[in-house]
Amino acid sequence: MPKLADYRQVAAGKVRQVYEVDDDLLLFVASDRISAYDHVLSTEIPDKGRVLTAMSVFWFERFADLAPNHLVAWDDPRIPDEVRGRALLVRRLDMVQVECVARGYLTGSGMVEYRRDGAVCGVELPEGLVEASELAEPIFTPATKAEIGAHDENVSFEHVVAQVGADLAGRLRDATLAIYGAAREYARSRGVVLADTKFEFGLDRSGALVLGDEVLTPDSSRYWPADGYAPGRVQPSFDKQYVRDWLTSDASGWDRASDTPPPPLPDDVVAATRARYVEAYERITGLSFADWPSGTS
Ligand SMILES: CCOC(=O)Cn1cc(-c2ncnc(N)c2C#N)cn1
Repeated sequence: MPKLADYRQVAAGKVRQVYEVDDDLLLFVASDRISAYDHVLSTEIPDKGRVLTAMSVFWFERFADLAPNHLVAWDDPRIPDEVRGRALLVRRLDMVQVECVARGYLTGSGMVEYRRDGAVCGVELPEGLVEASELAEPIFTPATKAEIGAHDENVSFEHVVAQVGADLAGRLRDATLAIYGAAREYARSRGVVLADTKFEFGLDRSGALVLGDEVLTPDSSRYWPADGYAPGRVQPSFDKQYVRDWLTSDASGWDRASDTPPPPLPDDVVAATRARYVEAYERITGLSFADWPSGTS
């Protein structure tokens, strides 16, 4: 059994890393780290990496007919024991440098742009929309990937055409909206509003568009509880609300406006947050998280 140190790291995000296994295979690793208010917290959430990995596998398999994906294996002797259950063996792709975002609801940077322009990424929207309004149709709102710590920059579809050509831009948009549309409908039937999501695609040697990265997790998407959903206010995050509420409460002693790092999380907030990730997984998939692989270390 190989060790993680045997593999060269080729990419790192705030809470994820990508390692090289061989010419054709990469290891996509999700950590137990959690970020909030643009800070990666010093306290980890036990099993967060395994839950989000299990969620990606569920969605990859569910939508394999809608879009080919880069998943090769999640339980394989080439996956080191120390990351077993929170690492995916994936095939190497030529990644398209476009953050493919689909939005079914208006919030976050989309809401900021709408207030300024009445549009998001150049897509005109009707007047009178409010925070968390459901859009009549989901919209494709691409972004260019920012450096770690900075926000992605929303761009127009025309910008993507100029960057990758009209054919590929069209395929990115169509695939993004098709997968998001199917996922949000399914999630809604399980009591979760999938407000938006971000996909990354790559091209394989034959030029086929292949879904990469993690998919439809609470880190790549906004998960809201369906019960209690109401436009007109910021919706609670299904998974991160306990963390956000504690960090902004007097109890934490943290001042969000300062640039000081957030303090460690109390055990009860960690436990409640872990439970929310497990609940999201079990609600969406109908599977028991206890059955998902784990390392022995
Ligand atoms: C640490 C997180 O980094 C990223 O997700 C961005 N990234 C994607 C790749 C990649 N490169 C080739 N083939 C792939 N299948 C993938 C994937 N996924 C590298 N970095």
